[in-house]
Amino acid sequence: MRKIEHIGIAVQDLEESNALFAKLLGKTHFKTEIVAGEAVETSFFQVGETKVELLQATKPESAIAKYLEKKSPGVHHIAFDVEDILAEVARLKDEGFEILNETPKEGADNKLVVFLHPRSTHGVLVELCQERK
Ligand SMILES: CC[C@@H](C(=O)O)C(=O)SCCNC(=O)CCNC(=O)[C@H](O)C(C)(C)COP(=O)(O)OP(=O)(O)OC[C@H]1O[C@@H](n2cnc3c(N)ncnc32)[C@H](O)[C@@H]1OP(=O)(O)O
Ligand SMILES: [Co+2]
Repeated sequence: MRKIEHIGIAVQDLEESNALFAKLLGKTHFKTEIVAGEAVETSFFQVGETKVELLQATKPESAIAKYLEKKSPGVHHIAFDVEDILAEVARLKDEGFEILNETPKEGADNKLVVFLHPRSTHGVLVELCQERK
């Protein structure tokens, strides 16, 4: 794992959260994107080498909507940048981590992504991200 690619934050209202994080970070988001497969709309802020990813659900069955049914808005996952996502999945599986999707799926910002179940990572939802070639 090379660096923290982004920190994912679950929000109820993307527009309101964009304004709040713009004030907090002193800059505006550089893009928004709908990721239909995850039923989310995202926005990204660059912070040094890493990013803040705000996530609003677009459907009730979205993982973000389900999360916000039980918990308050806040940090939802940590995403690590990896060079070879399949090699990293094989390594982490061997180490006993629970992989949620062994086949990488389409993420935001031109990435392939894999998630690890938080019950195997001391309660932290972990995302692996590889730049799409
Ligand atoms: C924009 C695309 C992409 C990117 O490119 O960056 C994204 O970031 S998409 C982000 C949204 N997508 C996902 O989160 C996909 C992966 N998540 C899942 O598959 C599910 O959310 C889950 C983690 C398997 C949980 O789903 P489910 O089992 O249906 O929910 P429960 O409410 O029953 O929770 C079970 C258990 O897990 C705990 N939990 C749930 N979410 C989180 C979380 N984000 N962080 C920590 N813990 C989490 C939940 O509290 C339950 O725990 P117990 O009560 O102790 O059983
Ligand atoms: Co993410």
